[in-house]
Amino acid sequence: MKTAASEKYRPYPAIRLTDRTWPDRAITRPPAWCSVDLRDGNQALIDPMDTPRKLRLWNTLVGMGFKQIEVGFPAASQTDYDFIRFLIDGGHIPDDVTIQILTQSREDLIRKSFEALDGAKRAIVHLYNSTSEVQRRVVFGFDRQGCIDLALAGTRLVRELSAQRAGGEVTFQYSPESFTGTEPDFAVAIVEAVAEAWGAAKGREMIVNLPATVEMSTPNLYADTVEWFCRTVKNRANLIISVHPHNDRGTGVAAAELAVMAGADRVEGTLFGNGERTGNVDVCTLALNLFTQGIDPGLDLSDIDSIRAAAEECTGLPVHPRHPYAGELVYTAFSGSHQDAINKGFKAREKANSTVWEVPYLPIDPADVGRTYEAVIRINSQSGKGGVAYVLERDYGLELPKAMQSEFSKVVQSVADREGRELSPAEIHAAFQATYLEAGAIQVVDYSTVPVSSKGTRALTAQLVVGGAERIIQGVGAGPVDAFVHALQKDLGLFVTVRDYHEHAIGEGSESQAACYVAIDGKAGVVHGAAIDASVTMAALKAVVGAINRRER
Ligand SMILES: CC(=O)SCCNC(=O)CCNC(=O)[C@H](O)C(C)(C)COP(=O)(O)OP(=O)(O)OC[C@H]1O[C@@H](n2cnc3c(N)ncnc32)[C@H](O)[C@@H]1OP(=O)(O)O
Ligand SMILES: CC(C)C(=O)C(=O)O
Repeated sequence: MKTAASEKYRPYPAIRLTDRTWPDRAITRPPAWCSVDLRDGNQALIDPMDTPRKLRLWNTLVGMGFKQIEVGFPAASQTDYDFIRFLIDGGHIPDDVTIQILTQSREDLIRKSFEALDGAKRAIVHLYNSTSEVQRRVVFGFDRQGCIDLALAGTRLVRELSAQRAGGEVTFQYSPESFTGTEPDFAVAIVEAVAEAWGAAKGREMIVNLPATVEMSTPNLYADTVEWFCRTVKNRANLIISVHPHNDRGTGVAAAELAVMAGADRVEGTLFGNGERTGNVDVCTLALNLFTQGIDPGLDLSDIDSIRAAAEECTGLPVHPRHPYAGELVYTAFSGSHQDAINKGFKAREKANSTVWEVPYLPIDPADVGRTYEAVIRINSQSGKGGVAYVLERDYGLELPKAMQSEFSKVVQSVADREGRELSPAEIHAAFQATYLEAGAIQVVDYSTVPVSSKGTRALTAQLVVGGAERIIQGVGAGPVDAFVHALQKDLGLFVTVRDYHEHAIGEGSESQAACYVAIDGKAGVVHGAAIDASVTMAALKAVVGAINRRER
């Protein structure tokens, strides 16, 4: 670095809370969620949303089950104002959903905000002013009392206008904005003054939002401050403590989780973390983190791809392919050992017939968020035999025996290395066909068998093409394969020792086919052959011949 960090930056002034209790608490139920996509998310976009885009996002949020949605800053922009009027006048707000609007503590803005809310059955009026030491000094040029006075002036006006409203309940929310840059004792003082001015009481609870407007510390320090605040503020029971983490240090999700452990009742955030600078906290990740701990998050994310599509189209911002739960690649393993473990995990789960999710490397069942298993294993040069076997079985019904998996995965690996890219299932299947199923110097055309003893001994006659010439060979053995091996030795002088044999059906009913895999002794180790045919015996004979052809090659 060209700059000496110690000269330019100061460590975050941590609050001294040695008897903190939050580390021992577990989250057992979801917080109240408030989406701020249409306000904080919107104000961070290159092109803020117009009404059709806002409506699409609104419908997505309502469909997911959000009960509180901050719909805009109506005094700031006509688009926000018009959208709020559109929602109210058009009857688009379900009875169980409360809209929230944001305003600064300025008389004209507060009055305009109330105008925007005219006719709404219920609303949260969210008032904020910056309380941080630096903003008081640099932006507003006032002392602590000046800051409190500004907050109180706004609170009193909100109280007055709420009382004048003809019907339509108002919940008041106050944010000491830039809370993370505010001395904790001052945050308590200003919130207590505001709560008193609002008349917060049992049945008239107000929301106190403690925003990490800029994330300035490790999440544990944010949690310490939230716990300290909850323990210190007067009449805590009359306050709904909300948090609004941003993600400047990349730990917004952790900060929100620890803050809930520390006493927060409510979380404000956005889908996939859109928002100012590095974004707001991602509510989808928070909700699915809860889900994977066995807790119903109270939000429906069972079709995460549609939610992602709506968010991407409305914001114009792509969701990263590695984004938790929602990214295109997050349910995909390319590396061999991961694929092997996933493959075994799926098989064990099927065998145990268990509902409990225990598949290695997959913290959530992709199906729970509407994703398929198709992309779980994809093949490139980092992949191993388990992954290749998984793809062949899943897409082509081929259950390669273990020894053959090792051999074939080397074939796939060399193709992937040569191509320097991912291989599709079709390309893997084509490599399988080219390796094992292509016609060689010997081909089986037909065969017949007859029993020669009551103990199962059979005589076999096979019609072959050998080096372009038709040949008939005959042999006797314990079964068709044994008889064929004897015939090959007797009539063609080919010595074949079958070391391994597997067969299985592909498909069901009259359309089904048989797949056979054999391993025979080669010059250096075993050589594998495989074949697929409508008849099991024919598949077995072809697999033996396939192995011989490969050995002779
Ligand atoms: C952390 C957050 O996300 S907070 C939300 C931020 N969102 C937005 O700002 C988006 C919408 N805002 C806007 O469109 C505009 O800022 C408006 C319409 C609200 C105000 O516009 P304008 O008055 O033209 O300009 P501007 O924002 O520069 O005003 C700054 C003035 O507001 C004052 N101010 C800023 N915040 C507040 C507040 N919460 N309460 C009272 N006054 C405030 C500033 O001190 C400054 O005062 P000054 O003019 O005496 O220096
Ligand atoms: C208005 C407040 C809550 C805000 O958006 C922030 O602090 O980031």
